[in-house]
Amino acid sequence: MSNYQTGFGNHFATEAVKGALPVGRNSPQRPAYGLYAEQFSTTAFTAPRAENRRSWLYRLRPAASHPPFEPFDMAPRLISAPLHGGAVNPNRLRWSPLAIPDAPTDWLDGLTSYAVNGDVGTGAGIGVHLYAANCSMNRRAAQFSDGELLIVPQQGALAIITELGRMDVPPGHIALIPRGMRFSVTLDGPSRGYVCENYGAPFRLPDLGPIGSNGLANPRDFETPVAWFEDRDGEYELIQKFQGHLWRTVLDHSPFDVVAWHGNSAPCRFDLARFNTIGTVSFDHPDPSIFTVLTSPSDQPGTANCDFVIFPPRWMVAEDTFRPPWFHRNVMSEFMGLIHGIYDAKEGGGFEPGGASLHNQMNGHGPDADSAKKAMEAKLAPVKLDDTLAFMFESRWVLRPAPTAMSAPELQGDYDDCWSGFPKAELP
Ligand SMILES: O=C(O)Cc1cc(O)ccc1O
Ligand SMILES: [Fe+2]
Repeated sequence: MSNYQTGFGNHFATEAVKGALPVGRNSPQRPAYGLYAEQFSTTAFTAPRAENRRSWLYRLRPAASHPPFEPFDMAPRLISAPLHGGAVNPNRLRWSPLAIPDAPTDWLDGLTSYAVNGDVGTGAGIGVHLYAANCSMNRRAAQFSDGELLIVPQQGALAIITELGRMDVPPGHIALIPRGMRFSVTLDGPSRGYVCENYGAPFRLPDLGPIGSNGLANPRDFETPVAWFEDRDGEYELIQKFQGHLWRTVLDHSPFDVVAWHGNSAPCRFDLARFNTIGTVSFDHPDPSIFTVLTSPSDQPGTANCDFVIFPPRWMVAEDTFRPPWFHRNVMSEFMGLIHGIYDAKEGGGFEPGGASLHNQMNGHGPDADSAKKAMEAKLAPVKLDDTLAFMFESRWVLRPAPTAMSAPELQGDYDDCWSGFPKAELP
């Protein structure tokens, strides 16, 4: 059981040992107990105050204390943008869920890239990875220097140890790990889920505009761990993802040795059941932007590097309306996953919990033929959509499918068929 402080992006202060956190200053000449003060910055020092993120860590040894990193070959399953070579496939793509592996596979080993966009070198775009794993990371930590991680478990509760504390993240919750923070993932059984590696600006809560001062994901429902540390010597493997490649070093102590910290660059978790879902009470299906949990803006206002959008259980009450997602072609590219249940645009099957789909820029998609028929014939009473939780990583740049995803046995060769057999409109 872990303990949390609440609020999104708050300036937290926490100490696991009384007196470890300096008061009124960041870097005293001699911090208490001989701890080392270290600043952890995930925005530029000079970023505007409202966007500025940094924390101060007080630890047993500085993070700098490690031997050189050596190249570590886990490729080609985990890749980064830019992807060189080959044409980008404009087709609608869908994958069946990954099987849980038979061989011992931890969370890091179990990652497989599905699609990437942008460029790790310029800090724009995202990498979308799925994981399927069956054992805990054992004296092994990861550090993703290329981006912040948004982790979406689908099966199996994750216990994530980070430098700033521990979080329990069961399916239905999400976790955010700041760029470059060291962490390790413990499983409680076979586990599967999705990861958005955000190369761009850190995720933040979207503006609410005319919705007002409450609604969607409310800040106080984000939970950040209190300080937790282990004083453990002995070998500890550290794998770093840096500019698209993996690197390995071995520490002679646990990296989770931060005794106290304060600041606003910190991991957090959020229970998606706490999302205050807003929808129409009159007619028409609103744009799914009303379901945005978190957004990573790009330099073009209103045009996200990545929006994280969910489709949670909700009442459908619209009158004289085609209620499921409409047919559409979108300038933004859409990667979707399903945490549980049935998605109302894919009642014909094929989009399963743990599966994934990719609908790239300007390519037509929407309800499959079965969903469309059902929706057009339905008698429109208020209906509760229960047992459903889909999500979307939506990005302004085309998502290039990873070569491994294009050759994976999970790729469904017949996806286009779900949009075939529509009866033609008959003009008078
Ligand atoms: O394609 C999808 O299923 C996601 C989606 C849902 C919706 O309600 C409206 C637009 C949209 O892209
Ligand atoms: Fe869509």
